[in-house]
Amino acid sequence: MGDATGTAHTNGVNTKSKTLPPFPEDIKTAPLVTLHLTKLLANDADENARLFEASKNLGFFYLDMRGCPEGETLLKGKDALFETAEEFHELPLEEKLKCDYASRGTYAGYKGVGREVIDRKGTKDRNAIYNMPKDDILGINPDPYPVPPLIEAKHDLLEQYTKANNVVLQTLFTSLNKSLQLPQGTLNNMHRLAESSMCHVRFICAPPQPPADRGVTSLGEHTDFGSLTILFNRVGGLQVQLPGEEKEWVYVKPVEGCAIINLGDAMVVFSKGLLRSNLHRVITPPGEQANVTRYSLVYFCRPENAVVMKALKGGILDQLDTGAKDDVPGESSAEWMKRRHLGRKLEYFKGPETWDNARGTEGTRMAV
Ligand SMILES: O=C(O)CCC(=O)C(=O)O
Ligand SMILES: [Fe+2]
Repeated sequence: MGDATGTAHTNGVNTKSKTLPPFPEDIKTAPLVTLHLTKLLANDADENARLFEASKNLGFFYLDMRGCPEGETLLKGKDALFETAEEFHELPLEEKLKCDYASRGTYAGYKGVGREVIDRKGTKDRNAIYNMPKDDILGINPDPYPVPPLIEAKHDLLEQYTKANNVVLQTLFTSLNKSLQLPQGTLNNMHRLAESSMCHVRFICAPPQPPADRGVTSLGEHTDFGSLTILFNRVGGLQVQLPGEEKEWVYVKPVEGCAIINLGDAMVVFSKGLLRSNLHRVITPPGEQANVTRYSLVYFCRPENAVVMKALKGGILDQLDTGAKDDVPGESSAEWMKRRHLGRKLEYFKGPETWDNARGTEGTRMAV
């Protein structure tokens, strides 16, 4: 038992220091389709159509990164950053607390276990997070947040990883733009790498919970705040709520070579609810995986700060009548992200009203 070091688990994922126990075979998992980056890069018509369907139906899919240099670069960066994530989270708490910037009203930096709430009642989370803004990594922020030496030493890796994610993201935006029949470049031009935005890399670390707390939620149900999320998992724990009356929660199985990609609030707002941003959460990893510390690596893509969060015009969206007024000013992307990030931080949470005010598109399905 314990941390499962050595070769006992032949099906598990190998990490630098250990082999993680395998994801159990006998549990229900979410029916994510697998798309291929190689095909999307080649502008394959069937693959574009499959991406559009996946984005409307569940809003979650696997993207197989293998078989093309763009994807292989991302996978290499991912492996290296999992090691960095482990090294960072293994630092003494006082080192990590030096980069807790919550009191400055930012999502950037370290958040210790229990420093965010996961529901309206104010239940505390069970994971630690380190967020690195894209603008800081690329030197666009004139006043970047200080980082520990360990992270400073990985600057080039973080920069390459950010750029590798951007290649994938732009490919997805190009494909979705085509399917929505929007004027060429509409979505891409709202997500330019060199413009200020709240895109960021995140290292998540969820320690194993005491036996009495197995099954507990470590990251509460939410929709992602931005446009697209590129997530890598090595063990289970992530769950999505299946669309339908039963509101059933099922695990997402990590798949070798594939990222888990999901759409966030911005895509729902832009598309009048045609595209789906699905509820998800993280609970105790299944089976023996409950005994290990769970790390995950996320790249969150958000619209540029100045973009207004409202429905786009053009293409097939013009045929969708939601009855919504289109002269509503709409929050800027920067305001939307800040409101959603801060509303769950312990420093700002004052009760159920704070939670409600920090909501995004959860539960909305505007176009259908
Ligand atoms: O750790 C995971 O698998 C998912 C994390 C997540 O949903 C988030 O950080 O928004
Ligand atoms: Fe999420």
